Amino acid sequence: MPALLKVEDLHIGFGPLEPLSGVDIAVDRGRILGLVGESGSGKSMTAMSVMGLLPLMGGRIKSGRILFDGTDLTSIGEKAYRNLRGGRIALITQNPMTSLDPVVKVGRQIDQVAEIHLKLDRRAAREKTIGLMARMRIPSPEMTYDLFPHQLSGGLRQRIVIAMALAGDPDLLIADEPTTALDVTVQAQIIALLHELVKEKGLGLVLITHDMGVVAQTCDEVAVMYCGKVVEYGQVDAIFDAPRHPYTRALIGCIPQPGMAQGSLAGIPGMVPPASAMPAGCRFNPRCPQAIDVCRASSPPSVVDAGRSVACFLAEGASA
Ligand SMILES: Nc1ncnc2c1ncn2[C@@H]1O[C@H](COP(=O)(O)OP(=O)(O)OP(=O)(O)O)[C@@H](O)[C@H]1O
Repeated sequence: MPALLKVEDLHIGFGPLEPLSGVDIAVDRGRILGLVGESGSGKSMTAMSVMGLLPLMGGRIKSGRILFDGTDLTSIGEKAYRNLRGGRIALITQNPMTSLDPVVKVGRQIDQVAEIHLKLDRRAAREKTIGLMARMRIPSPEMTYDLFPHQLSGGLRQRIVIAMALAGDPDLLIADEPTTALDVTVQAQIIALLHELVKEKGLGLVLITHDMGVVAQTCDEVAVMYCGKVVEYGQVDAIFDAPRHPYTRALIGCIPQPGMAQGSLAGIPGMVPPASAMPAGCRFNPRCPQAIDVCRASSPPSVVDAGRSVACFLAEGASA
């Protein structure tokens, strides 16, 4: 069976800019891939690419492949994409209000996904919706079905959005910072629920997050992104036990603490540069405490070894 999702050497363009320059990730059924990195590292662009939404934003795929269950999505066209989106591939975004229609009852919004993608009639769709709402541990599903989004708390709205994502019986879920807007207790509940759903239904999940703590607790594999590239990839346990890239080490070293500014890396000064000002050589070199001459001169290749990969001249096993 082919991998559920395999992105190979993906390069995308926005005019002359290249916000993704060589992204390789894979996720399988029943597995959770964490996509992690600071703001601007290319996590959302990777999600938009897989969802086929780049053209809407003014971007395009320059090269590489996005294999979904063996089919290369970079060449399927918008019509085929419309069937996949919300059906076999579903996206959960950070702010539930962008996914919900404020003037339609939440239950109907879930129904509509099942009606469109599974061709269920209204009655069967309602039954599925109530079941999904109960599965999402939404209290009194029959009553909540008739409410409008503004009548629900943020946490309940996000559960409705996840139920909507599940209503088309997806194989792959992409969750882009699904809990950032919620308070910490609710965040933990939603992440635990996503984890349960993946393991129970055998879905693949790409979980985009800033938070290495969430990755450690929830994910099976992790792809660490910096400046539009995956700098380290592999199984979570192996990477947390022995991170090979200095950027991964920095991220693990600053698992967010209460009160810390979002997006800042304790101990590593500076910010992710914009796509218009990429440094020469390794893109992390201006912030890397260990950079040597070769890091400023050339871009490190990704070295694959026993199921993990790292792009750093200084990593064990890598050569200049
Ligand atoms: N609409 C756009 N047009 C052109 N470039 C963009 C656009 N949106 C983002 N970018 C650029 O693409 C790069 C990657 O951004 P992206 O939003 O994917 O990062 P991210 O890791 O998801 O960050 P965040 O955690 O803030 O969502 C950045 O250099 C950003 O400036």
